Amino acid sequence: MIKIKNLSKNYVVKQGIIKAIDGLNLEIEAGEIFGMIGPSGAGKSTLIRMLNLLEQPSSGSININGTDLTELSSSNLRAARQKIGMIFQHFNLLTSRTVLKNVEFPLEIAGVKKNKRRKKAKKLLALVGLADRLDHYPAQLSGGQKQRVGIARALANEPDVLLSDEATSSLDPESTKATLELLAKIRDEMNLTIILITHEMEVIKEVCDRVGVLESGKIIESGSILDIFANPQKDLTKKFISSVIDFELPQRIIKYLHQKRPGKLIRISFLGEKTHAPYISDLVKHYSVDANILYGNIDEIQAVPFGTLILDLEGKLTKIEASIDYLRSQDLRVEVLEDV
Ligand SMILES: Nc1ncnc2c1ncn2[C@@H]1O[C@H](COP(=O)(O)OP(=O)(O)OP(=O)(O)O)[C@@H](O)[C@H]1O
Repeated sequence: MIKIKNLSKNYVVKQGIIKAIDGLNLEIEAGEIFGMIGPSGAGKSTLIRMLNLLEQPSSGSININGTDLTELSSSNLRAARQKIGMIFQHFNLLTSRTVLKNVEFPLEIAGVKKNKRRKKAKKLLALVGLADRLDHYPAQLSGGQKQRVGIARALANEPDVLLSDEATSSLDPESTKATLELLAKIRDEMNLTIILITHEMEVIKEVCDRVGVLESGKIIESGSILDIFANPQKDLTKKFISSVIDFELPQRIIKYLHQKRPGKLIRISFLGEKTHAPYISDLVKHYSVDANILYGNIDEIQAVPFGTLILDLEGKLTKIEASIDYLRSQDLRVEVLEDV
């Protein structure tokens, strides 16, 4: 388990002090894939560099499996760092070494004997699907393959934690998907805890269990992927979500809202099995309310259906209100859009 308490990082510059990370608290369970998303300058890189103490915090603590990294002597910190793997946006492979020798590198540093490290590196390269590329050089590989070498190298010392710093940001969508699938597979097989930093919500949606939204060095919102997608609170979170699913109201509907008309316009968000239930026919049958579907979409978040429906409800106001209460009683999220 990772426990981050009151973590801050200040950079002193000519113009004053930049609070890159500002009193951040976070707990991440073992075996979890935690995504941290934020705009440029939010503090993502600073945070991830502090998690293995490549960057010294100004204050606060980082506790991994019971050990506070900020209190370790430099030799103990070196040992602790071996249990924290890291992968990077630009892969950071050694260009003059073969794929096999790149993966052997951290084992060499850890003093592992040649036969043993060779065997281990081959096993890891088989795990990431590169058993046939051992003698290739990084320049002979695609971006996705380079990142797989990076992942194999990061796993060499059998880490408990894997830090991913924008690891898919330089990859095309197909390689991104394959890399994320690989991360999920190694998490399952090795019970790794993965902290994944990104500015792309698609990445979070694809693979993370939970997400934290970072803005100006603070986590402004966090929760399970399904909760955050179904019920985002902050504007920044909504903005990230709308980059992957239709979250904002279409212009056509905003115009419609400005026209005077009877009835109420509502937005229903569905999650999981609820997408299959016959709620609309219930409104018509039991509440004598007409439901005109103006807009709808169904997406999937990690194989769970997630949908939005915008309905124009017409009928007696008391009946409309009762029908909204009914929908809410079914654990659906219902927003009345009248004042949008
Ligand atoms: N070494 C440094 N010296 C001074 N200021 C820094 C330093 N590193 C980062 N900063 C500042 O700290 C803030 C957070 O930067 P950081 O690189 O962590 O953000 P980020 O979320 O990773 O951004 P990006 O997505 O653009 O990489 C920014 O205002 C940045 O200018």
